[in-house]
Order: sequence, then C-alpha cells, then structure tokens
Amino acid sequence: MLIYKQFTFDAAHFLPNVSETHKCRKIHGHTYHLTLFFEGEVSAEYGWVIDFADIKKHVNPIVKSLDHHFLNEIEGLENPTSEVICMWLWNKIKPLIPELCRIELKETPTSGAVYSGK
Ligand SMILES: Nc1nc2c(c(=O)[nH]1)N=C([C@H](O)[C@H](O)COP(=O)(O)OP(=O)(O)OP(=O)(O)O)CN2
Ligand SMILES: [Zn+2]
Repeated sequence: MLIYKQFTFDAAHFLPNVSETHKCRKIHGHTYHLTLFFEGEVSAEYGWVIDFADIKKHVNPIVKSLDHHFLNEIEGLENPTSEVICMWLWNKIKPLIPELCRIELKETPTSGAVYSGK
C-alpha cells in the first residue's frame, strides 16, 4: 500500500550557478508543495501503513527548518534547485521513516522534481 502526506513551505532562493542573465540568478521566493509517499503493509491491528501523525512528528521540524528561510544559507542547499532540495529532504527523512519511497516537490504550479532515492 502506498500512502502520502503533503506539506507546504515558503522560502527564498537563487541559483548561483546559472548565468548572470538567467532570471533565477536573482533572489526570489516560492511556495513549495511537498508530497511524501510511504510504502508498506497495512497493519491488521491499526488498518494503516504509518500513522499520519507519526509522519508529521518527524517531518514538521524538517519543513520548519526550511519555512520562511533563505535556502542558500542552509548547509547542503547552497545550490537549491528542486532536484537538490528533494535529495536533501530524502537524506533527512529516510533515516527517520524507512518506508519513505518517493518525494515530489513542486516549486511552481508547473515545475518540480520527483525523487525515489535515485
Ligand atoms: N531543472 C530545474 N530547472 C530550474 C529550476 C530547478 O529547480 N530545476 N529552478 C528554476 C527557478 O527556481 C525558477 O523559479 C522556476 O523556473 P520556471 O519553471 O521557469 O518558473 P516560472 O514561474 O517561469 O514557470 P512558468 O510556469 O513556465 O511561467 C529554474 N529552472
Ligand atoms: Zn526559483
């Protein structure tokens, strides 16, 4: 069974490795929409894979560390593309919740990245 939990956060960033003329070289902000997917057996006792509350307990502090922050100043997010943020989130969350199997991060309504550990 696959379950998911969604989070949002607002953050500022710029992309330091693009050309001077690229629009993303300038600091700007996004409301990021994050969807985390978890795969596992449905417990016979509880009827769920993982309690959504347990997911929130682990993930909320990580999302809070991004919300209303300047991403480029965070260790590991010096070049905060959607792809890099997905991998950063994976490395933080996977050790806490091994059932994590997929991360979808939308940076704009039309752009984002999907990561499954590779
Ligand atoms: N592969 C990636 N490309 C780009 C990333 C990224 O993270 N990965 N990020 C950006 C910028 O951060 C930019 O804010 C988003 O780019 P874009 O989708 O072009 O944004 P728009 O608001 O202009 O989207 P439209 O819907 O096309 O108007 C750039 N590239
Ligand atoms: Zn951007």
